[in-house]
Amino acid sequence: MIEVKNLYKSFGGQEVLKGIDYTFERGKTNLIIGQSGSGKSVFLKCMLGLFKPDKGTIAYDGKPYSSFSDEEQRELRKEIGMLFQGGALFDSMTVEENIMFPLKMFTKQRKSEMQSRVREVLERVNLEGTGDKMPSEISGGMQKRVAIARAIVNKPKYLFCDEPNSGLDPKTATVIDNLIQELTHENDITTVLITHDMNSVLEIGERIAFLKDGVLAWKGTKDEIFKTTDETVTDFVYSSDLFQKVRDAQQKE
Ligand SMILES: Nc1ncnc2c1ncn2[C@@H]1O[C@H](COP(=O)(O)OP(=O)(O)OP(=O)(O)O)[C@@H](O)[C@H]1O
Repeated sequence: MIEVKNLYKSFGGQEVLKGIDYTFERGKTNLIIGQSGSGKSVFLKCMLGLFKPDKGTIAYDGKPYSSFSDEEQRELRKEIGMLFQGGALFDSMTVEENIMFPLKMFTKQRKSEMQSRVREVLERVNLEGTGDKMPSEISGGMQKRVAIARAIVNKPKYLFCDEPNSGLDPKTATVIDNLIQELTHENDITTVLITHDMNSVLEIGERIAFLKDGVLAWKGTKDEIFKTTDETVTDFVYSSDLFQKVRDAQQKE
């Protein structure tokens, strides 16, 4: 669980986050949605410790980040898995080396132990036998699954995903969404996922935070988002054809 209280962040006089209060729940896929420039990435970077908030607290399973010692900050970094936009695999490394990277960085495991863990996660993302391949030799969807395997190889408590579906066809995007959700449930991870993809909201929006101009304008679940009459939310979500179609179909039922 990640609890955010009264979070503020500005850049040179431009207030980007304006007093956000929100709790990201453990064992759930927590989505952040909102227009371009609403502050989603800045919010994520504050939780990753890449930006220091101007005001407010972020607590990881009950412990505020501001009270962490240097050692505790290092420990927290080990507990975070990150799935970057575009996958961001190292092109010059094999699939196995890519996935092993966090293990080498954060653990003192023997090579055989690391290889066995890599095989385990490769199997979990249905990519057994691809360890020796280079990223350029596999499809975009497979690269995403390698990136997911790398993000979970260290058994993270917290998983941050920045638009994990960008650049994927709808079917592959759904496979990736479902995989992230399954891993979240199986391992009781607090997953925070930024998305522009309304299909993802429908598929895995167990908890949704809607940001507007740096303010938390609405929160709820994928079922609630169809029922809300809050115009700030409806203006945003019904600009998506997919949402309109689903709502029209529901109204006909
Ligand atoms: N390092 C930075 N320095 C100055 N301003 C920044 C910095 N990072 C973000 N901003 C500003 O903060 C605002 C919010 O940006 P942010 O990237 O969080 O939006 P976003 O909701 O993630 O948008 P998108 O959906 O397009 O990725 C923007 O006006 C942006 O210019």
